[in-house]
Amino acid sequence: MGKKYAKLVYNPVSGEGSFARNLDNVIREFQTGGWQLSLLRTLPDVPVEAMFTGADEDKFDAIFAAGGDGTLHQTVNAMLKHNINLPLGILPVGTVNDLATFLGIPDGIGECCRVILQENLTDIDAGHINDRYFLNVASGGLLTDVPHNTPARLKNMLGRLAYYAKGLESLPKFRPIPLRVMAQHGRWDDKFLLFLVLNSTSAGGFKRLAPKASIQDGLLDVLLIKECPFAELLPLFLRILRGQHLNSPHVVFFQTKELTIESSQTVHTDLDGELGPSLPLSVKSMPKALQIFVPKGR
Ligand SMILES: Nc1ncnc2c1ncn2[C@@H]1O[C@H](COP(=O)(O)OP(=O)(O)OP(=O)(O)O)[C@@H](O)[C@H]1O
Repeated sequence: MGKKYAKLVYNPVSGEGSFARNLDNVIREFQTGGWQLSLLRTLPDVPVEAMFTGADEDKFDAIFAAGGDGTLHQTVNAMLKHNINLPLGILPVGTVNDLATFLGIPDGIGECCRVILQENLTDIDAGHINDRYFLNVASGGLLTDVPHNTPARLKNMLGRLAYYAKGLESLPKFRPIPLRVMAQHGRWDDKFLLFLVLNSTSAGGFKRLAPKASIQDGLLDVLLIKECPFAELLPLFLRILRGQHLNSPHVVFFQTKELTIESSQTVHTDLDGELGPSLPLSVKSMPKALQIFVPKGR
């Protein structure tokens, strides 16, 4: 078997730091399977795209990313910005691994290495937003700043419970935001609690947020949650958990290839768990922008 080379981008602190402790086992697993790894350890203040050159990565046969959705997001931004057209292997070792879960990639370290070693690839869409990219979700408004405001120490202690605790804390202070949303088949000008632009079905650990989404259809699934009385938030939340919210009077849902979102207020966004650009936004689907190693049968 000929040897293959992969650049492995890994976040030493994501999840509970378990990947870093297992690094030698991972290197051995890939070595045995014919892959030689070159390691790139992520840093808190330097995005992965600043550590890629484009020319260096072209020498590899694949890029692997080990971390949570944030590490994956940064790696994909690095690849798309530098025009690196290589397959991407995902080692989902974060607190929340929405995209990997959606793609059926297991979160056990040995198991996800073995998925990559099977070399079964599928094409997936990505999203383009202003001058950035996202894989899974772009969002703004209520609760969407929770990932950036949850201290890493709390996440490592409580896992995803830390996000719920931080989210509850922010609820009483939140005010609806005025948004103007323009898409292929409509225009909305109203006050909303939040907006979500999804590529897959799940975000923030909610598996059925966009139950009709496909990551291979060239479409973005958009949810706009309207201003509603506080007392109606819990029933809405329960409908979202069951994936029965698309026909709720509080929800606008549509699919589109592209859209713009503006506001008269300053609104920050979250892209795959990382801080994104502020409004205004110009968002487009990028059909089949990436090749991902997935379990056979996907
Ligand atoms: N060497 C490092 N030391 C401390 N923090 C780091 C380091 N490398 C990256 N980070 C931070 O980790 C964040 C990304 O974490 P990532 O999303 O991959 O894992 P997670 O937070 O455990 O998982 P999830 O996003 O799924 O909840 C980045 O925003 C980055 O600032």
